[in-house]
Amino acid sequence: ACSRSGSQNGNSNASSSSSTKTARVQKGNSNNKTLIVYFSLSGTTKSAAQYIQRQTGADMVRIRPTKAYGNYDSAVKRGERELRNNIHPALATRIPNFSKYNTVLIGYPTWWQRPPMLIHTLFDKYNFSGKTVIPFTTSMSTPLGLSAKIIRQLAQDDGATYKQGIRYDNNNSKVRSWLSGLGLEK
Ligand SMILES: Cc1cc2nc3c(=O)[nH]c(=O)nc-3n(C[C@H](O)[C@H](O)[C@H](O)COP(=O)(O)O)c2cc1C
Repeated sequence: ACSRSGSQNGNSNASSSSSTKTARVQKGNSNNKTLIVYFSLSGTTKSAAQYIQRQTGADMVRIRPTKAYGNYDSAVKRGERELRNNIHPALATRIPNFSKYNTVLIGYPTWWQRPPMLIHTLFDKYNFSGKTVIPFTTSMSTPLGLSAKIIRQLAQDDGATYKQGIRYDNNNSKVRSWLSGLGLEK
């Protein structure tokens, strides 16, 4: 995949030294106070995010690291190093109007039973204070509980309210009842 693709709106002049790009927010059609932010290496979490967007009508944005993880093997190598050394990889995506959302659903693939370190960067860069944070993940088998503890901590450290998330496993009726329990179903 081409990590350089994406929207080029905004000030993309040649002398710009920053590789941060303002993301194109995929506008939801009925819930402009809720934002779905997700990271996905191989597309599974992207599908989950897209399903959640259809059910909620929320806005949605995909975040990417400045340097792409590449294939599975290179992601494993680099991800392991980031985890071991508590590296928060640079975020290429600038999320517009972040402050207008009161609920943020954060989606990620589970890596070593945790959120990828890029999610830590997200909390470094954005102020979640006063917002409600709700995680969702995809994984081969690891349940949400382990990685969600970290999201909960990040949220609380930032002054946000944490609400129970879900591990998306294509069980759409489970997802719908979770969303309706949160009051987010459109
Ligand atoms: C670096 C790395 C670490 C992973 N660690 C776990 C894990 O601890 N538990 C698990 O069930 N799956 C693990 N997986 C599998 C992914 O969580 C799973 O394939 C996920 O759905 C991928 O989502 P994506 O396509 O959005 O990247 C790992 C995958 C990668 C690349």
